Amino acid sequence: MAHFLTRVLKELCESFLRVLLLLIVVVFRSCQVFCLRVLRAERRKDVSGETVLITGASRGIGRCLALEFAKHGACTIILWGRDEEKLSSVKKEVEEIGKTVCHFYRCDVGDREQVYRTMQKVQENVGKITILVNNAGVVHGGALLETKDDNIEDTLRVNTLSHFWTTKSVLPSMLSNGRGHVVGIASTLGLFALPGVSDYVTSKFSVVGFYESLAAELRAQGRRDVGVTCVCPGHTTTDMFKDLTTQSFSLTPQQVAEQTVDAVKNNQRRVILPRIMHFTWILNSWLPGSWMRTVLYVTGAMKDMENFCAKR
Ligand SMILES: NC(=O)C1=CN([C@@H]2O[C@H](COP(=O)(O)OP(=O)(O)OC[C@H]3O[C@@H](n4cnc5c(N)ncnc54)[C@H](OP(=O)(O)O)[C@@H]3O)[C@@H](O)[C@H]2O)C=CC1
Ligand SMILES: CC1=C(/C=C/C(C)=C/C=C/C(C)=C/C=O)C(C)(C)CCC1
Repeated sequence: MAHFLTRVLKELCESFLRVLLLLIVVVFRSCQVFCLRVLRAERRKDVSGETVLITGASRGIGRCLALEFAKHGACTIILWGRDEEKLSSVKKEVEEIGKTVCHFYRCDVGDREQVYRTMQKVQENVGKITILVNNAGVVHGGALLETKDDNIEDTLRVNTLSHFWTTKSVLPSMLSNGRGHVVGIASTLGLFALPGVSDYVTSKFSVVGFYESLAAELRAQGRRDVGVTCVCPGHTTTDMFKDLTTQSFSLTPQQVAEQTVDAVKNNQRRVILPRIMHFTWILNSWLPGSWMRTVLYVTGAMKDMENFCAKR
């Protein structure tokens, strides 16, 4: 009994100290972000002369990203996807906005050779890419033991490996021109897990790791001329998670697109949306696992994902 009480007391003290430290970090970080915003206001990147390639641009967040870059005056936009009819209609929408020239290419980003071939074609026909947005993604869903091996491989190929192939194709020209930006659309499920989508969660944790590594490599080489942004949105109202019952704190694809373009202009390293999700990340990485589990049960998030998987 005494042993148990000592353990509980120790855990409580530890949690209290962590929360205290956390508050200090939050205050310090807020001041830092405020100062950086003020300083960066002068140095916001102008995207008007840029050639932007967006994967998964036939619908959802990718489509909104294309329209948002066009609104900000991007000079050329290249759309990638597999559904040519939808890509062609997004191309029309983009060109209606103004002066942006838009092209689309059919490419399955889960196929490495196709990515390399299509990227070569794009660079020969259109020119060098200055902003790459890795957005394409899939979700299959299901408990680990019920998930088909093929689906697991597909998720990792489309959601994670594709970022390697596209980035390896455009980085050399970005480095030699001394100008470029690589953006990855990850997810809050790259910061904490919900049950029933282990392949998706794994792919998104890996994507977050990929952008951390890319930024670290570029920093180590002293290359501040090539920016890196990793965006972690929470549930967004597109086709992908339409069976998820939760609508609390859901984002629209338009909001994700606006925040992403803003982050590119500010050269922001990581974006977590909506802002409340910063707390889930802090909870998950700083406090004992039971805290996060409690939040998930209390908010009903755990049940939402179970319902989503049951419908698939
Ligand atoms: N919806 C959400 O709640 C959230 C989504 N995200 C992430 O945002 C990104 C966009 O998702 P969202 O817009 O919601 O999803 P949608 O399902 O609406 O769109 C997915 C896009 O990816 C493309 N795509 C899928 N597989 C491939 C493939 N093999 N090759 C090429 N393109 C492919 C699709 O194009 P086509 O069918 O033409 O091939 C489509 O344009 C994804 O990475 C997703 O993981 C992140 C957080 C939350
Ligand atoms: C954890 C958590 C929540 C739910 C989060 C959910 C349900 C996220 C879903 C993300 C998805 C589907 C990402 C796709 O890539 C709430 C209720 C906002 C409250 C705060 C804690």
